[in-house]
Amino acid sequence: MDIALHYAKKLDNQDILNRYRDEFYLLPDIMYMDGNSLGLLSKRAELSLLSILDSWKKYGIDGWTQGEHPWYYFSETLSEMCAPLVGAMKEEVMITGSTTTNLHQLVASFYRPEGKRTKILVDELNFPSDLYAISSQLLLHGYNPEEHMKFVKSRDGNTLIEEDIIESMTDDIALIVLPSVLYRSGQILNLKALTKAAHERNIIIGFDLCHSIGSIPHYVDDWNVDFAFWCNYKHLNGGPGAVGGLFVNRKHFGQKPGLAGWFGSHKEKQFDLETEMSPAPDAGAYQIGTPNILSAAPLYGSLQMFAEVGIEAIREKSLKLTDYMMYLIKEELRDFHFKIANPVDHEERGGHIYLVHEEAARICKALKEHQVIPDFRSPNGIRLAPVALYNSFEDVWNTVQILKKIMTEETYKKYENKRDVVA
Ligand SMILES: Cc1ncc(COP(=O)(O)O)c(C=O)c1O
Ligand SMILES: Nc1c(O)cccc1C(=O)C[C@H](N)C(=O)O
Repeated sequence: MDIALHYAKKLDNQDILNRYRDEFYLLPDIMYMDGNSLGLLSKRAELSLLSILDSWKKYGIDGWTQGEHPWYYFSETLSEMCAPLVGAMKEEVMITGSTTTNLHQLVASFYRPEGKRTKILVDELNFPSDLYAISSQLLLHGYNPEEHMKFVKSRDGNTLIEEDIIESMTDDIALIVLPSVLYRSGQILNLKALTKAAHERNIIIGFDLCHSIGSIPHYVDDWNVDFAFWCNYKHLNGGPGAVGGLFVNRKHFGQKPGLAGWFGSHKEKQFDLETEMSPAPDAGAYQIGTPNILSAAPLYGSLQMFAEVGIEAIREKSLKLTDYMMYLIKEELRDFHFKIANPVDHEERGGHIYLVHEEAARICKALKEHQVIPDFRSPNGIRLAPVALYNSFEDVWNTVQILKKIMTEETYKKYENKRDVVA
């Protein structure tokens, strides 16, 4: 590798995904490094949203069965497109709800405390919404979360050790919920090994795929994962608040979902409107109410690109981008006390870089003023996500140069070292 700009340009020339940049509305003159929080709008996503609006305009209520994407089958259409990204059959995937509501649904369905097995195993680094949801589910069961939510602790504050997780799978655990990729450090957990260990101990296990979906391949069927859930607005570019997704392993089909609603019905029975529900035979049963069609619409266009490119090619470029970024950070920022706190090994590194620095909050503010969009994660982290479909190696080069300038000129000292409202 080389620190010169011409090397970044050479990498861009060799990049087979470079042409996808034109598919997106890139922010002019901005290095957008936040696609792991909210992915950018693509032209195809915009078109699919417009097409759905057009059906509403032309058909009114009949848009459920007419138009380019009849709404009544739209969730199933998207689920089929998403299934290869999780490594599951189309029947096992459902595009529905949100990350947090899907987690509620799955805990309501798979948490079956019995005898001494009453606890839910989580980790202290997971995104707090998951912990809040699980805690409230324990309360609904009449359990005190302080006693019944067991935390795997991090030794370094950024990552988890597989043996520590497995050691915590004791015989009082009824359910395990862990992330696939940690939202701060970007560490990938070994889903296959953790699922095997959980099953050897007769524990049901599910994963939050928010930070891995659309960024790294998954093989949840081969790994025999029980369930998973995710959002579609980060790497999958579905738009703010896009409808989320869930996976239920087919071995659990037939079991009653914890939270029922009429959209979980068998599609041919739903409009019989009977008092007794006839659930869908597959993951469709985990839907609750009317799908948010307008918040699902952009996903159609976006997922077309993932089908075209393939998740393996995306992962390959993503690793090249983060390898290059780490190289430049080491070369160019060595005097400025940044700690690269994401794992370095490819097997353990997700789609973003995580820099720890005492002044992280105000460095992020300075970056934003200087055409780089990172995000700050409390207490002292800077996340930088160069995304395979729309970021270039030149974006990475520019980002590191701007960071170097901010540090050299100490521009960041103009700001208060405190987070803004969102990041
Ligand atoms: C890992 C993880 N889990 C859960 C959530 C919450 O998702 P939502 O607000 O879509 O329910 C997020 C992000 O907001 C996340 O990153
Ligand atoms: N869901 C978000 C939102 O509604 C506003 C701003 C950011 C988000 C995020 O997704 C944050 C993200 N889960 C994270 O990993 O930090």
